[in-house]
Amino acid sequence: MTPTEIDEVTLRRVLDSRGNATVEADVRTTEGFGRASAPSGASTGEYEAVEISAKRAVERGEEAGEALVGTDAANQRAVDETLRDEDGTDDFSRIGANAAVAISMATADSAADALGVRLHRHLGGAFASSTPTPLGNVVGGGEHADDATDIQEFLVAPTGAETFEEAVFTNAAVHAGVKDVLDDRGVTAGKGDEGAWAPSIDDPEALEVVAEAVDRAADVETRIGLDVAASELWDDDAGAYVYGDTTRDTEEQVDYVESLVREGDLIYVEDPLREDDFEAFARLTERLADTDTLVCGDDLFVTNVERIEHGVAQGAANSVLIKPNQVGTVTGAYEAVKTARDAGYETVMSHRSGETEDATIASLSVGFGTGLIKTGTVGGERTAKLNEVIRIQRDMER
Ligand SMILES: C=C(OP(=O)(O)O)C(=O)O
Ligand SMILES: [Mg+2]
Repeated sequence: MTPTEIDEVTLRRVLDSRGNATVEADVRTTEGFGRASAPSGASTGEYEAVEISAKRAVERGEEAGEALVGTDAANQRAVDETLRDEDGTDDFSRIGANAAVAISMATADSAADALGVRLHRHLGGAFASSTPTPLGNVVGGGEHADDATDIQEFLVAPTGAETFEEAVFTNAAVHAGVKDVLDDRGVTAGKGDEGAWAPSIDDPEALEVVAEAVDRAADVETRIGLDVAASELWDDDAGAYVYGDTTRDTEEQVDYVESLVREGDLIYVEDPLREDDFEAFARLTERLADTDTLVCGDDLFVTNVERIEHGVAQGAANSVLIKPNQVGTVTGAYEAVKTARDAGYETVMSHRSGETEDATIASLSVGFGTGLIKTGTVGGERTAKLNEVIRIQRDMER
């Protein structure tokens, strides 16, 4: 009997940060215990693996978990293949990507526990040694807040920080700085789903506010980024991106995003175009080839190897967002990172707008060596991940 042999897989419904039900999995091995829960998106990509109701995911996930009893939790590929076989579809629509990702991540956690190593070491090995740059959203709207900006996320990345810890505290200071700038302008704001301020202002003013907050509050070089989440702005009938009263056709959208990047010296722009438009993605990427801007695909790639390969072949984007629940397994997330990296694309590990206190993506980011992690700035379900990377960083320094 090995210490990592799986004895039992149990699932339950728990709350996520929006107050919705999500799935938590426990995996018990001969000598280990692991737990993980599934996040949930609001601006989900059309080609993501499918989330089903938490109640059904618990039932079907537990049935699938029975097939894992007796297998080796340290053999992540075999575990994830069994989950795929038990599901029997190509998008996890039977057992649910929510059940699959919770079981897959809890299995990795249980193996690490049984082996007596930290999760990032179990996944990344002895040479996993770098921590990511945190991309934190400080203003947001779109699908994450009503009556706020059209662009979904205004992010900051402390590119001049020497440590992850310094970067995280810089992002938090800028988040507080945004509130000060809004107060000075007499603008009130609540918070959106991910803890970013959600003022009722337009996108150009939001960029101005964030730039002013960076000037005031950041002690190290801090650059601005955006998640346009453009599929949510696209209107099929209009054949254009709709921003309130303004519409932009695809060429105008490429011009607009290019101007935002150049005027704001942006370090990052995610989903600047809709999820099917690889060609326009490639045009924008080419137009920005003289900058250091990361053009990132989220809904475009959905953490899917075939879609990443298709994008790489066309020169669409130069970085890939990695959301484990978009693909449903730890192995799938790893393969997406590997495919991106082999093509010279940067990788960004990411939370979802609906989250729990689960911090697994912190360990996946360090273990897989993603250059960035996008997981918010404040709020317990966001700081759970940030604080875990701080702990990992401090352990590495010992
Ligand atoms: C985190 C995001 O939002 P959601 O989880 O709603 O897809 C995103 O679009 O990058
Ligand atoms: Mg996105």
